[in-house]
Amino acid sequence: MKLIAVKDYKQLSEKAAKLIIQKVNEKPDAVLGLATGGTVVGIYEELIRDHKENATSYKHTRSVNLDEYIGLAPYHEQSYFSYMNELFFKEIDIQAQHTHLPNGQAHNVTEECERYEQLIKALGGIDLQLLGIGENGHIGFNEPGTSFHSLTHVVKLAQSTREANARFFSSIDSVPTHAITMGIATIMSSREIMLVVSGEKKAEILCELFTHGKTESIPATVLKDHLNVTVIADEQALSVLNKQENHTKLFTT
Ligand SMILES: O=P(O)(O)OC[C@H]1O[C@](O)(CO)[C@@H](O)[C@@H]1O
Repeated sequence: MKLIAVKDYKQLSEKAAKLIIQKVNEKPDAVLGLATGGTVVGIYEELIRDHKENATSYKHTRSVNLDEYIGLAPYHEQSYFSYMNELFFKEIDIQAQHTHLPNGQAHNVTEECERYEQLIKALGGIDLQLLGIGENGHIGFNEPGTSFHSLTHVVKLAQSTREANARFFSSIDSVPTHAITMGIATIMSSREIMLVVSGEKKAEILCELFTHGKTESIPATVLKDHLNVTVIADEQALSVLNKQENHTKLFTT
C-alpha cells in the first residue's frame, strides 16, 4: 500500500479529488466506485468545485456505490441514494442512468445482490474504488469477520457502526439494522483503490491496518494483497502510527 501523508482534512480532500479527476481525464468513461459517510464529503465538494471551474466532465463516467441501507425509501434523506444525488450527482454532468447503487428496497434482496454483482461485471469492472474505513476496520459495510471471498451481500450492521452513523439520524433507533454492500472480493476486484482516512477517531485503526497482518477480523487488512492501493491519511489519523518505532519504513511517499 502506498501511503500519502497530508496535513489535514482539506489537503486530503484536495489530493483525493485530484487523483479522481486525473482518472476521469485519462478515461472519460471510467467506472468509479464511490463511497458515502463523512470522510468523503470534502472530496465531492472538491470535485464539484473543479467541475464548475475547470469543466471536468462526467458525461461518460459510470459510477457504482459501495452500499445502501435496507428498508429506507430511496428519497429518505439518509439513504445513500439521496446522499449521492444531493452531495454529488446533481452538481455535476453525470447521467442519472450511469449512476448505480444497490436497491435497498428490493423485494428479493438476495437477487438484488446478484444483480449488482453482475452489473459491475457488465460495466467492465471498477477502475477506481474510493473507500473510507470504519473505526472497527470495516470497508463498505463489510464488518469484522466478513469472508475475504465475499461478493455483494446483505449484512447485519454492527452495533458500533449503527452508533457511529446515528449522528446522521434522529436517533439510534432510526438507523437501519441491515444493508447491502459490495463484498470484500468485489472491492478487491477493482483495478485501483484509494482509501481515505481522517481524524483522531481513525488513528488506532489506521495504525492497526499498517502494523497488523492480514486478518478477517480487520476487513481493511485485505487491501495489503492488492497491487494498486493508495492510502491518503491526515496528521490526526496518522498520530498513533507515527508513535510506532520504525514507522517511517511504512511510508512509501
Ligand atoms: O467516513 P465515515 O463517516 O467515518 O465512515 C467510514 C465508512 O463507514 C461507512 O460510513 C459505513 O459506516 C462507509 O460508508 C464509510 O466509508
